[in-house]
Amino acid sequence: NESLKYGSQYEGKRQDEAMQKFRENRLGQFIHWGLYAIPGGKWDGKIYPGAAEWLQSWADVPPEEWSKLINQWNPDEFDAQEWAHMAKEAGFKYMTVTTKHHEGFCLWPSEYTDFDVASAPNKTDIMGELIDAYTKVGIDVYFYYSILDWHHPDWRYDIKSEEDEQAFERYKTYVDNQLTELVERYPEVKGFWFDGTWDKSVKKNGKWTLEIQQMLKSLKPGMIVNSRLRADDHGSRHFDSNDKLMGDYESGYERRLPSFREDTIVTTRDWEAVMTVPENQWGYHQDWSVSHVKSTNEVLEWITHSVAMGGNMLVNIGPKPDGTIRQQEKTLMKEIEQWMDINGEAIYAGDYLGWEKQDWGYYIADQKTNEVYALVFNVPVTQKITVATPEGISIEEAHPLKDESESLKISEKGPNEVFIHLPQPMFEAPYVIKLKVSGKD
Ligand SMILES: C[C@@H]1N[C@@H](C#Cc2ccccc2)[C@H](O)[C@@H]1O
Repeated sequence: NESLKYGSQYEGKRQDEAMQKFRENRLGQFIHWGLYAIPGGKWDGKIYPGAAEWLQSWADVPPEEWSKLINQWNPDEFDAQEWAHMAKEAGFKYMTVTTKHHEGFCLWPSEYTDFDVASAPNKTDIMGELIDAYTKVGIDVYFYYSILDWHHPDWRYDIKSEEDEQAFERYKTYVDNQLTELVERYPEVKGFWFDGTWDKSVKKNGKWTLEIQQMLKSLKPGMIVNSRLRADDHGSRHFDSNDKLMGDYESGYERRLPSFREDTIVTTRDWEAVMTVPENQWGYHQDWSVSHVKSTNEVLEWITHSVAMGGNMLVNIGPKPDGTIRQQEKTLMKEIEQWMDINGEAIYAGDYLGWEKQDWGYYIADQKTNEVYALVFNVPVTQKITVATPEGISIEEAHPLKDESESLKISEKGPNEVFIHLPQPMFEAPYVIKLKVSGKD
């Protein structure tokens, strides 16, 4: 290992209360909202199938033209309490919302730019309304902030001249000022989800990324910062040049999940996956027929897979320009609510169990109660699932969370292997079984 100045600052999982709460939350809501919701994936009469929040890039719109969208920012139907209520009912324990996406538009009145809500027809402080409404219903709030900024004149993709150097120094000051402003204006914020850090300009400024991390923690002890912010002395991202995780949790899983076969290393650290409901739409896109849209059961499997590997999951919504939530997302949240009302105890504070992965689904162990759950997604035609336990551990009872007074039949299959017989008729939603285990520490 070489000595690094701007690499990982500590090893292992943070054990303080703030991080433990992050770890127990497990299920969160991601919100992508900004000027990009106004065109909703369509520019000059053409629908672009790519991510709607990247339309400025796909349609190659000059910044000065894109910026005119500010004159149409008027979310007159926006109701933060309604969003917070829906999120609470759905069972989300935390929420991460875009303060500023790559377009550079700020959803709070910033002292450091006119490209913000204060300069739009509707001057509502979106960040203030949301953090108040979500905090009031007991949902922790995190801020997404894009370092990449297509609007700011001092942003640079790379530093190749003295002029670039000077401009990026001004940009770094702008970002430092905005981040300080966000924490001072909204002190209940629990952490930051940084994005847009893949360009050479950031990779050449590993020291700055560490300074941001340190500044946020000095402004608010316990602040949580994702690995995506970070670059080290040599421009290595997420993991430093000694392969040590930077930031407080790994945030590399965007629209993909670690594999149970190859990636169990993730179970040794805190991590979070983030996921779109369509194939690749974070911001509002007016035409979801451009790609596959995940069913509620697919979303529930993404959530379960993450928790079963000791991670968190953010499920994204992209509100409409008027401030309402599209029907597909409202239906999804309602169906997540219906499932979480019965099965949430297997998800909250859930963690990796480490038993042999089975094709029928996932095991989750509760970090606090040590309860063990089997979550069945792939219905076996044999109408029973195999549970193979480590030496010295056996399954005493199996009760469906749908009705814990019911006991499922258990029969011997072989040494340290039993069958658990599933009910008839089979089920349409993921079926969760609470296992009574003996011999477990
Ligand atoms: C959380 C997600 N990260 C952003 C991105 C991206 C991206 C950038 C380059 C190549 C592939 C994906 C998306 O716009 C969304 O905010």
